[in-house]
Amino acid sequence: MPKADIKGGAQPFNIQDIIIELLNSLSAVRALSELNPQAGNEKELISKALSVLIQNQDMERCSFFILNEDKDLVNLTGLSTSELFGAERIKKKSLTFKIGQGIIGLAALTGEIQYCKNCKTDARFINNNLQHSLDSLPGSLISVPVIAAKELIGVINISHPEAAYFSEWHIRLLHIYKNMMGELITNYRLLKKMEEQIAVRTKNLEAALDDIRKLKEYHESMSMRDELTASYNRRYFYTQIEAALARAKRYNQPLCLLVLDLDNFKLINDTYGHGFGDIVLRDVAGSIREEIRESDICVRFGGEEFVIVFTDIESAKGKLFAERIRQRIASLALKVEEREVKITASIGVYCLYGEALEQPEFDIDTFLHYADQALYAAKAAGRNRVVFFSAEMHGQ
Ligand SMILES: Nc1nc2c(ncn2[C@@H]2O[C@H](COP(=O)(O)OP(=O)(O)OP(=O)(O)O)[C@@H](O)[C@H]2O)c(=O)[nH]1
Repeated sequence: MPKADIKGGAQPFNIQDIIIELLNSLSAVRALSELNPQAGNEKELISKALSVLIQNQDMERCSFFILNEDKDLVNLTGLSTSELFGAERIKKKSLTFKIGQGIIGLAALTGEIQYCKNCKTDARFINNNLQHSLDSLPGSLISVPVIAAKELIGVINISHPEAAYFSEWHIRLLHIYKNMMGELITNYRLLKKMEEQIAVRTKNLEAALDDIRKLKEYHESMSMRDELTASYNRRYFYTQIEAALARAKRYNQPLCLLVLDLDNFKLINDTYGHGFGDIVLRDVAGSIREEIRESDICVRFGGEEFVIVFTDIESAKGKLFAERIRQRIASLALKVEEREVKITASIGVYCLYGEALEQPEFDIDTFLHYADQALYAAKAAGRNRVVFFSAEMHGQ
């Protein structure tokens, strides 16, 4: 494309050329303003900005030298017109310049656009590829410092095989372009920084929410537990038993409820002290928990009384399991000052199964009442035993 020197230089004034140059420049500026700083990484963004420049201006090659942490200018990316139109990318040795070194370094040092009209003769130009012949050097080259908020970001390098190719027009466009590119890269970096900060804050927030959730669960579980024995408490029993009873009725699954009361516990307290009584309660609770399944319910109902619910169990096994718990408590090796102390428990059991499951009026109170009656029978029969509720106990 013929060039027009708007300063009225060597080339003849041609209004048509000026209009075309103007339109090309506006297109480049518009395309750059439309780039999305959120898309891709920084290198991709800069490559796109360079391709916008090459597409809209008759520049042969563009590259970008980014200022790294060591304050060196490192070749980040580059593009030529032929590559833009599909030619295979020519792999070039990645160059690095110090600030002040060569025409690129000079642009970085001064913050001013440097125009090298003839790279073969210009003393500012450094041929880093000394193994190449002079013929492989560009004719003319412009180095454009990209600065945003007074910070140098890097240098755009624009070259053409012809010497003295670029006009004042190009340089004016590059002044606008470098400012816009500075803004674009700064915005990209700010966005990334914000994204990183948001990610860190989101992670911290999630961790805090997780802690709160765990704390809430802990407090909820503590409010459902008895402090001394760590067994569930009455409150928990009532949150679970309704659902267990409804499930048993719905799926016709037997449900067994045990009321366990330690025998002569007052005597234990009176003889060995309340502290020892507490140890006994803790050991008993731990032993019961070891004897039952996760899905079963065991609560400390009051003083030395525990309620255990076996869900989904054959009714015949209710007595077996209750007997196992009784034996486990009777076998506890409790000691006070080397003296062995024996503890026993009486257990009343009521198993709801078969036709009884279909009685709509059967509720939790009835359930507890029947098991309690069986417990009284166990106590009355001499303690340390398991008694099943039977019809004769009705009304006692
Ligand atoms: N150490 C201790 N004792 C408790 C606790 N809660 C209730 N007790 C005691 O448990 C005893 C229960 O006594 P009673 O209701 O007379 O029953 P018992 O002595 O076990 O007699 P039977 O049930 O008839 O075999 C009382 O002395 C209460 O003070 C507790 O948390 N720790």
